[in-house]
Amino acid sequence: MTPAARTQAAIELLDEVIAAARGGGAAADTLIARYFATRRYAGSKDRRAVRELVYAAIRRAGEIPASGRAAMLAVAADDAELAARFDGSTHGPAPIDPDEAPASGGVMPAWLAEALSASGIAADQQAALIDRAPLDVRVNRLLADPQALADQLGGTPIPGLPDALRLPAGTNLDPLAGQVEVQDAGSQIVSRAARAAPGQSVIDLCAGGGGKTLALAAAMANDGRILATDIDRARLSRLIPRATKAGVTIVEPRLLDPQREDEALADWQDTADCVLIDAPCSGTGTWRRNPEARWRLTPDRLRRVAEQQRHVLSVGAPLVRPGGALVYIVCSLLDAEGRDQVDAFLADHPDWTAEPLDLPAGTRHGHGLRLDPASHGTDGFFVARLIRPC
Ligand SMILES: C[S@@+](CC[C@H](N)C(=O)[O-])C[C@H]1O[C@@H](n2cnc3c(N)ncnc32)[C@H](O)[C@@H]1O
Repeated sequence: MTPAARTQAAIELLDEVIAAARGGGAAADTLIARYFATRRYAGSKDRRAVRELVYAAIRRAGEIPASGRAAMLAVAADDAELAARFDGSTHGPAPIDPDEAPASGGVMPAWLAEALSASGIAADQQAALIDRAPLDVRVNRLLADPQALADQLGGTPIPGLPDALRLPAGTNLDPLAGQVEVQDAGSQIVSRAARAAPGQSVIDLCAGGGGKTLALAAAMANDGRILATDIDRARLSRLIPRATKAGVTIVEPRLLDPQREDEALADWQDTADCVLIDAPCSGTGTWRRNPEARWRLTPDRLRRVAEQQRHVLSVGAPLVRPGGALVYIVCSLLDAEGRDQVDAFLADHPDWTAEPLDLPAGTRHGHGLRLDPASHGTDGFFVARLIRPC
Protein backbone atom coordinates (compact mmCIF):
# COMPACT_ATOMS: atom_id res chain seq x y z
CA MET A 1 0.00 0.00 0.00
CA THR A 2 1.20 3.51 -0.73
CA PRO A 3 1.55 5.90 2.22
CA ALA A 4 -1.54 7.73 0.94
CA ALA A 5 -3.53 4.46 0.78
CA ARG A 6 -2.50 3.62 4.35
CA THR A 7 -3.77 7.02 5.44
CA GLN A 8 -7.10 6.48 3.67
CA ALA A 9 -7.39 3.02 5.30
CA ALA A 10 -6.80 4.61 8.71
CA ILE A 11 -9.52 7.20 7.98
CA GLU A 12 -12.00 4.45 7.05
CA LEU A 13 -11.12 2.52 10.19
CA LEU A 14 -11.50 5.63 12.32
CA ASP A 15 -15.01 6.09 10.90
CA GLU A 16 -15.78 2.56 12.14
CA VAL A 17 -14.20 3.22 15.54
CA ILE A 18 -16.26 6.42 15.90
CA ALA A 19 -19.50 4.66 14.91
CA ALA A 20 -18.75 1.85 17.37
CA ALA A 21 -18.05 4.34 20.15
CA ARG A 22 -21.39 6.05 19.47
CA GLY A 23 -23.38 2.82 19.13
CA GLY A 24 -21.71 0.56 21.68
CA GLY A 25 -19.96 -1.54 19.01
CA ALA A 26 -16.66 -3.43 19.05
CA ALA A 27 -13.36 -2.08 20.39
CA ALA A 28 -10.81 -0.50 18.02
CA ASP A 29 -8.48 -3.52 18.18
CA THR A 30 -11.30 -5.83 17.07
CA LEU A 31 -12.33 -3.49 14.26
CA ILE A 32 -8.73 -3.28 13.01
CA ALA A 33 -8.41 -7.07 13.04
CA ARG A 34 -11.71 -7.44 11.12
CA TYR A 35 -10.72 -4.77 8.61
CA PHE A 36 -7.52 -6.56 7.64
CA ALA A 37 -9.12 -10.01 7.67
CA THR A 38 -10.88 -9.01 4.44
CA ARG A 39 -7.92 -7.12 2.93
CA ARG A 40 -5.32 -9.77 2.37
CA TYR A 41 -3.30 -7.48 0.07
CA ALA A 42 -2.17 -5.52 3.15
CA GLY A 43 1.18 -6.79 4.44
CA SER A 44 2.38 -6.70 8.02
CA LYS A 45 4.14 -3.35 7.52
CA ASP A 46 0.93 -1.86 6.09
CA ARG A 47 -1.08 -3.17 9.03
CA ARG A 48 1.36 -1.80 11.57
CA ALA A 49 1.48 1.60 9.86
CA VAL A 50 -2.31 1.87 9.59
CA ARG A 51 -2.77 0.78 13.20
CA GLU A 52 -0.30 3.41 14.37
CA LEU A 53 -2.13 6.12 12.43
CA VAL A 54 -5.48 5.03 13.86
CA TYR A 55 -4.20 5.09 17.45
CA ALA A 56 -2.35 8.39 16.95
CA ALA A 57 -5.63 9.95 15.83
CA ILE A 58 -7.62 8.38 18.70
CA ARG A 59 -5.08 9.62 21.27
CA ARG A 60 -5.18 13.08 19.79
CA ALA A 61 -8.95 13.63 20.12
CA GLY A 62 -10.23 14.09 23.66
CA GLU A 63 -13.84 14.19 22.52
CA ILE A 64 -15.41 11.91 19.94
CA PRO A 65 -14.43 13.40 16.53
CA ALA A 66 -16.98 14.26 13.84
CA SER A 67 -15.36 11.85 11.35
CA GLY A 68 -12.30 9.73 10.71
CA ARG A 69 -11.04 12.32 8.25
CA ALA A 70 -11.37 15.12 10.83
CA ALA A 71 -9.49 12.97 13.36
CA MET A 72 -6.68 12.30 10.87
CA LEU A 73 -6.53 15.96 9.82
CA ALA A 74 -5.86 16.85 13.46
CA VAL A 75 -2.75 14.63 13.39
CA ALA A 76 -1.75 15.99 9.99
CA ALA A 77 -1.95 19.56 11.34
CA ASP A 78 1.41 18.99 13.05
CA ASP A 79 2.90 16.58 10.53
CA ALA A 80 3.71 17.97 7.09
CA GLU A 81 4.64 14.54 5.71
CA LEU A 82 1.25 13.15 6.72
CA ALA A 83 -0.55 16.23 5.36
CA ALA A 84 1.19 15.68 1.99
CA ARG A 85 -0.49 12.25 1.72
CA PHE A 86 -3.86 13.95 1.26
CA ASP A 87 -3.03 14.06 -2.43
CA GLY A 88 -6.16 12.81 -4.18
CA SER A 89 -4.27 9.77 -5.55
CA THR A 90 -6.31 6.69 -6.55
CA HIS A 91 -6.44 5.04 -3.10
CA GLY A 92 -5.46 8.08 -1.07
CA PRO A 93 -7.52 10.75 0.71
CA ALA A 94 -8.85 13.81 -1.15
CA PRO A 95 -6.75 16.98 -0.91
CA ILE A 96 -7.29 19.13 2.17
CA ASP A 97 -9.76 21.95 1.70
CA PRO A 98 -8.50 25.09 3.45
CA ASP A 99 -11.93 25.45 5.14
CA GLU A 100 -11.95 21.88 6.51
CA ALA A 101 -11.97 21.72 10.30
CA PRO A 102 -9.75 19.14 11.98
CA ALA A 103 -11.10 17.42 15.11
CA SER A 104 -10.33 19.35 18.28
CA GLY A 105 -7.56 18.00 20.47
CA GLY A 106 -7.52 17.33 24.19
CA VAL A 107 -7.03 14.48 26.58
CA MET A 108 -10.63 13.54 27.45
CA PRO A 109 -14.18 14.89 27.69
CA ALA A 110 -14.47 17.79 30.15
CA TRP A 111 -16.82 15.99 32.57
CA LEU A 112 -14.30 13.15 32.92
CA ALA A 113 -11.39 15.53 33.49
CA GLU A 114 -13.46 17.15 36.26
CA ALA A 115 -14.35 13.81 37.82
CA LEU A 116 -10.69 12.70 37.75
CA SER A 117 -9.53 16.02 39.23
CA ALA A 118 -12.11 15.61 42.00
CA SER A 119 -10.62 12.12 42.57
CA GLY A 120 -7.16 13.65 43.07
CA ILE A 121 -5.75 12.89 39.61
CA ALA A 122 -3.85 16.00 38.47
CA ALA A 123 -3.59 17.23 34.87
CA ASP A 124 -0.19 15.58 34.21
CA GLN A 125 -1.53 12.27 35.56
CA GLN A 126 -4.59 12.64 33.32
CA ALA A 127 -2.42 13.24 30.25
CA ALA A 128 -0.37 10.10 30.99
CA LEU A 129 -3.54 7.99 30.93
CA ILE A 130 -3.44 8.03 27.12
CA ASP A 131 0.30 7.42 26.68
CA ARG A 132 1.41 4.29 24.91
CA ALA A 133 1.60 1.29 27.24
CA PRO A 134 4.71 -0.89 27.49
CA LEU A 135 4.57 -4.65 26.83
CA ASP A 136 4.58 -6.29 30.27
CA VAL A 137 4.35 -10.03 30.82
CA ARG A 138 4.13 -12.35 33.79
CA VAL A 139 6.42 -15.32 33.42
CA ASN A 140 4.71 -18.54 34.44
CA ARG A 141 7.14 -20.18 36.85
CA LEU A 142 5.27 -23.47 36.48
CA LEU A 143 6.72 -23.70 32.96
CA ALA A 144 9.54 -21.16 32.57
CA ASP A 145 12.35 -19.33 34.31
CA PRO A 146 12.04 -15.51 34.35
CA GLN A 147 15.81 -14.92 34.11
CA ALA A 148 16.23 -17.31 31.18
CA LEU A 149 13.35 -15.62 29.34
CA ALA A 150 14.73 -12.16 30.14
CA ASP A 151 18.03 -13.19 28.52
CA GLN A 152 16.29 -14.79 25.54
CA LEU A 153 13.89 -11.90 24.84
CA GLY A 154 15.96 -8.92 25.96
CA GLY A 155 13.42 -8.04 28.66
CA THR A 156 14.03 -5.89 31.69
CA PRO A 157 12.90 -6.83 35.20
CA ILE A 158 10.21 -4.76 36.95
CA PRO A 159 11.15 -3.78 40.52
CA GLY A 160 9.27 -5.72 43.19
CA LEU A 161 7.82 -8.24 40.72
CA PRO A 162 10.20 -11.19 40.39
CA ASP A 163 8.01 -12.87 37.75
CA ALA A 164 7.47 -9.78 35.58
CA LEU A 165 9.34 -8.63 32.49
CA ARG A 166 9.00 -5.51 30.38
CA LEU A 167 9.65 -6.55 26.78
CA PRO A 168 10.59 -4.64 23.65
CA ALA A 169 7.47 -3.49 21.77
CA GLY A 170 6.39 -5.98 19.14
CA THR A 171 8.07 -9.01 20.74
CA ASN A 172 6.48 -12.11 19.19
CA LEU A 173 5.02 -14.10 22.07
CA ASP A 174 3.30 -16.80 19.99
CA PRO A 175 6.07 -19.41 20.51
CA LEU A 176 5.85 -18.85 24.29
CA ALA A 177 2.15 -19.67 24.81
CA GLY A 178 1.64 -20.80 28.40
CA GLN A 179 5.11 -19.67 29.48
CA VAL A 180 4.18 -16.00 29.57
CA GLU A 181 0.92 -14.12 30.02
CA VAL A 182 0.61 -10.55 28.77
CA GLN A 183 -0.29 -8.70 31.96
CA ASP A 184 0.35 -5.09 32.87
CA ALA A 185 2.71 -4.63 35.82
CA GLY A 186 -0.10 -2.84 37.70
CA SER A 187 -2.40 -5.82 37.27
CA GLN A 188 0.35 -8.09 38.64
CA ILE A 189 0.90 -5.74 41.59
CA VAL A 190 -2.75 -5.52 42.63
CA SER A 191 -3.15 -9.31 42.31
CA ARG A 192 -0.59 -9.60 45.11
CA ALA A 193 -3.03 -7.91 47.48
CA ALA A 194 -4.74 -11.33 47.64
CA ARG A 195 -1.61 -12.76 49.33
CA ALA A 196 -2.53 -16.06 47.73
CA ALA A 197 -0.41 -18.93 49.08
CA PRO A 198 -0.17 -22.70 48.49
CA GLY A 199 -3.04 -24.70 49.98
CA GLN A 200 -5.54 -21.85 50.19
CA SER A 201 -9.12 -21.70 48.95
CA VAL A 202 -9.61 -18.63 46.81
CA ILE A 203 -12.52 -17.28 44.79
CA ASP A 204 -11.88 -15.08 41.77
CA LEU A 205 -15.42 -13.74 41.57
CA CYS A 206 -15.10 -11.68 38.37
CA ALA A 207 -12.60 -13.94 36.66
CA GLY A 208 -13.33 -13.01 33.04
CA GLY A 209 -10.76 -14.71 30.82
CA GLY A 210 -8.62 -15.52 33.84
CA GLY A 211 -5.74 -13.00 33.80
CA LYS A 212 -5.76 -12.68 37.58
CA THR A 213 -6.84 -16.30 38.13
CA LEU A 214 -3.60 -17.49 36.55
CA ALA A 215 -1.56 -15.02 38.63
CA LEU A 216 -3.27 -16.39 41.77
CA ALA A 217 -2.57 -19.98 40.70
CA ALA A 218 1.11 -19.15 40.18
CA ALA A 219 1.33 -17.52 43.63
CA MET A 220 -0.26 -20.70 45.05
CA ALA A 221 2.30 -22.87 43.17
CA ASN A 222 -0.71 -24.69 41.68
CA ASP A 223 -1.62 -26.06 45.13
CA GLY A 224 -5.05 -25.38 46.68
CA ARG A 225 -8.40 -24.44 45.13
CA ILE A 226 -9.50 -21.54 42.99
CA LEU A 227 -13.15 -21.07 42.10
CA ALA A 228 -13.25 -18.79 39.05
CA THR A 229 -16.68 -17.32 38.37
CA ASP A 230 -18.22 -14.83 35.97
CA ILE A 231 -21.60 -14.05 34.43
CA ASP A 232 -20.10 -13.83 30.93
CA ARG A 233 -20.03 -17.26 29.31
CA ALA A 234 -17.76 -16.24 26.41
CA ARG A 235 -15.11 -14.72 28.65
CA LEU A 236 -15.16 -17.55 31.16
CA SER A 237 -14.89 -20.14 28.38
CA ARG A 238 -11.41 -18.81 27.54
CA LEU A 239 -10.15 -19.54 31.03
CA ILE A 240 -9.71 -23.31 31.04
CA PRO A 241 -7.82 -23.53 27.71
CA ARG A 242 -5.49 -20.81 29.02
CA ALA A 243 -5.07 -22.59 32.37
CA THR A 244 -4.36 -25.88 30.61
CA LYS A 245 -1.68 -24.28 28.46
CA ALA A 246 -0.16 -22.76 31.60
CA GLY A 247 -0.10 -26.15 33.41
CA VAL A 248 -2.61 -24.91 36.02
CA THR A 249 -4.89 -27.62 37.42
CA ILE A 250 -6.48 -26.06 40.52
CA VAL A 251 -9.11 -23.87 38.85
CA GLU A 252 -12.80 -24.72 38.80
CA PRO A 253 -14.79 -22.39 36.50
CA ARG A 254 -18.42 -21.66 37.37
CA LEU A 255 -20.81 -19.60 35.28
CA LEU A 256 -23.14 -17.45 37.38
CA ASP A 257 -26.65 -16.24 36.62
CA PRO A 258 -26.85 -12.48 37.11
CA GLN A 259 -28.85 -11.69 40.27
CA ARG A 260 -28.89 -15.38 41.26
CA GLU A 261 -25.20 -15.64 42.15
CA ASP A 262 -25.92 -16.49 45.82
CA GLU A 263 -27.68 -19.74 44.91
CA ALA A 264 -24.80 -20.88 42.68
CA LEU A 265 -22.25 -20.05 45.38
CA ALA A 266 -24.09 -21.47 48.42
CA ASP A 267 -21.50 -24.26 48.82
CA TRP A 268 -18.72 -21.66 49.27
CA GLN A 269 -20.44 -19.49 51.92
CA ASP A 270 -18.05 -18.54 54.77
CA THR A 271 -15.21 -20.66 53.36
CA ALA A 272 -12.81 -18.65 51.19
CA ASP A 273 -9.44 -17.51 52.53
CA CYS A 274 -9.73 -14.74 49.99
CA VAL A 275 -12.39 -13.50 47.60
CA LEU A 276 -10.82 -11.43 44.85
CA ILE A 277 -13.24 -9.00 43.19
CA ASP A 278 -11.74 -7.57 40.02
CA ALA A 279 -14.93 -5.62 39.51
CA PRO A 280 -16.49 -4.49 36.23
CA CYS A 281 -15.51 -0.85 35.85
CA SER A 282 -15.26 2.13 33.51
CA GLY A 283 -11.63 1.26 32.69
CA THR A 284 -10.26 4.80 33.05
CA GLY A 285 -6.98 3.19 34.15
CA THR A 286 -6.59 1.21 30.92
CA TRP A 287 -6.98 3.99 28.36
CA ARG A 288 -3.32 3.49 27.39
CA ARG A 289 -4.49 0.25 25.74
CA ASN A 290 -8.02 1.34 24.73
CA PRO A 291 -7.81 5.10 24.30
CA GLU A 292 -11.18 5.23 22.50
CA ALA A 293 -12.83 3.96 25.70
CA ARG A 294 -12.82 7.57 26.95
CA TRP A 295 -15.21 8.44 24.12
CA ARG A 296 -17.64 5.75 25.23
CA LEU A 297 -17.97 6.57 28.88
CA THR A 298 -21.00 8.62 29.93
CA PRO A 299 -22.20 9.72 33.37
CA ASP A 300 -25.05 7.24 33.00
CA ARG A 301 -22.70 4.35 32.18
CA LEU A 302 -20.56 5.30 35.16
CA ARG A 303 -23.63 5.15 37.43
CA ARG A 304 -24.48 1.71 36.09
CA VAL A 305 -20.99 0.25 36.68
CA ALA A 306 -20.96 1.72 40.19
CA GLU A 307 -24.23 -0.14 40.82
CA GLN A 308 -22.67 -3.38 39.49
CA GLN A 309 -19.69 -2.81 41.80
CA ARG A 310 -21.95 -2.50 44.86
CA HIS A 311 -23.67 -5.68 43.74
CA VAL A 312 -20.51 -7.80 43.32
CA LEU A 313 -19.24 -6.61 46.71
CA SER A 314 -22.51 -7.81 48.26
CA VAL A 315 -22.15 -11.18 46.48
CA GLY A 316 -18.52 -11.64 47.52
CA ALA A 317 -18.62 -10.66 51.20
CA PRO A 318 -20.59 -13.68 52.54
CA LEU A 319 -18.18 -16.09 50.83
CA VAL A 320 -15.20 -14.95 52.92
CA ARG A 321 -14.40 -17.14 55.94
CA PRO A 322 -14.19 -15.43 59.34
CA GLY A 323 -10.75 -13.79 59.43
CA GLY A 324 -10.43 -14.06 55.64
CA ALA A 325 -10.00 -11.26 53.12
CA LEU A 326 -12.02 -9.61 50.41
CA VAL A 327 -9.77 -7.88 47.89
CA TYR A 328 -11.50 -5.23 45.80
CA ILE A 329 -9.85 -4.05 42.57
CA VAL A 330 -10.90 -1.68 39.82
CA CYS A 331 -8.83 -0.55 36.84
CA SER A 332 -10.23 2.94 37.26
CA LEU A 333 -9.03 6.06 39.02
CA LEU A 334 -12.46 7.52 39.67
CA ASP A 335 -13.32 7.62 43.36
CA ALA A 336 -16.92 6.69 42.58
CA GLU A 337 -15.61 3.24 41.61
CA GLY A 338 -12.73 2.83 44.06
CA ARG A 339 -12.37 4.75 47.30
CA ASP A 340 -16.08 5.57 47.68
CA GLN A 341 -17.18 1.98 47.08
CA VAL A 342 -14.88 0.74 49.82
CA ASP A 343 -15.97 3.52 52.19
CA ALA A 344 -19.60 2.57 51.58
CA PHE A 345 -18.84 -1.13 52.12
CA LEU A 346 -17.12 -0.42 55.44
CA ALA A 347 -20.00 1.82 56.52
CA ASP A 348 -22.41 -1.06 55.81
CA HIS A 349 -20.10 -3.66 57.45
CA PRO A 350 -18.75 -1.81 60.49
CA ASP A 351 -17.12 -4.94 61.94
CA TRP A 352 -14.89 -5.41 58.84
CA THR A 353 -11.52 -3.62 58.71
CA ALA A 354 -9.30 -2.37 55.89
CA GLU A 355 -5.84 -3.91 56.12
CA PRO A 356 -2.91 -1.68 55.07
CA LEU A 357 -1.29 -2.92 51.89
CA ASP A 358 2.42 -3.36 51.36
CA LEU A 359 2.71 -3.75 47.59
CA PRO A 360 5.73 -3.13 45.31
CA ALA A 361 4.17 0.18 44.21
CA GLY A 362 1.16 2.36 44.94
CA THR A 363 0.06 5.50 46.72
CA ARG A 364 -2.27 5.34 49.71
CA HIS A 365 -5.74 6.52 48.82
CA GLY A 366 -8.66 6.23 51.23
CA HIS A 367 -8.66 2.69 52.60
CA GLY A 368 -6.62 1.35 49.69
CA LEU A 369 -3.77 2.00 47.28
CA ARG A 370 -3.79 3.59 43.90
CA LEU A 371 -1.48 3.11 40.91
CA ASP A 372 -1.35 5.36 37.86
CA PRO A 373 0.78 5.59 34.71
CA ALA A 374 2.48 8.92 35.55
CA SER A 375 3.41 7.96 39.12
CA HIS A 376 4.10 4.24 38.79
CA GLY A 377 4.52 3.42 35.09
CA THR A 378 1.56 1.02 35.23
CA ASP A 379 -2.07 1.07 34.16
CA GLY A 380 -4.34 2.82 36.67
CA PHE A 381 -5.80 0.77 39.53
CA PHE A 382 -7.42 1.12 42.92
CA VAL A 383 -7.09 -1.84 45.33
CA ALA A 384 -8.20 -2.42 48.90
CA ARG A 385 -7.99 -5.45 51.22
CA LEU A 386 -10.88 -5.85 53.65
CA ILE A 387 -10.81 -8.32 56.53
CA ARG A 388 -13.90 -10.10 57.87
CA PRO A 389 -13.96 -10.28 61.65
CA CYS A 390 -13.19 -13.67 63.28
C1 LIG B 1 -12.50 -6.29 35.00
S1 LIG B 1 -13.29 -7.65 34.29
C2 LIG B 1 -12.39 -9.00 34.97
C3 LIG B 1 -11.04 -9.22 34.36
C4 LIG B 1 -10.34 -10.47 34.85
N1 LIG B 1 -10.37 -10.60 36.28
C5 LIG B 1 -8.91 -10.54 34.37
O1 LIG B 1 -7.98 -10.33 35.16
O2 LIG B 1 -8.72 -10.80 33.17
C6 LIG B 1 -14.78 -7.72 35.19
C7 LIG B 1 -15.59 -8.98 34.98
O3 LIG B 1 -16.70 -8.96 35.90
C8 LIG B 1 -17.71 -9.73 35.33
N2 LIG B 1 -18.96 -9.53 36.09
C9 LIG B 1 -19.85 -8.52 36.00
N3 LIG B 1 -20.86 -8.71 36.87
C10 LIG B 1 -20.60 -9.87 37.54
C11 LIG B 1 -21.28 -10.60 38.55
N4 LIG B 1 -22.44 -10.19 39.04
N5 LIG B 1 -20.71 -11.75 39.01
C12 LIG B 1 -19.54 -12.18 38.49
N6 LIG B 1 -18.86 -11.53 37.52
C13 LIG B 1 -19.38 -10.38 37.04
C14 LIG B 1 -17.72 -9.27 33.89
O4 LIG B 1 -18.37 -10.19 33.06
C15 LIG B 1 -16.21 -9.16 33.61
O5 LIG B 1 -15.71 -10.33 33.02
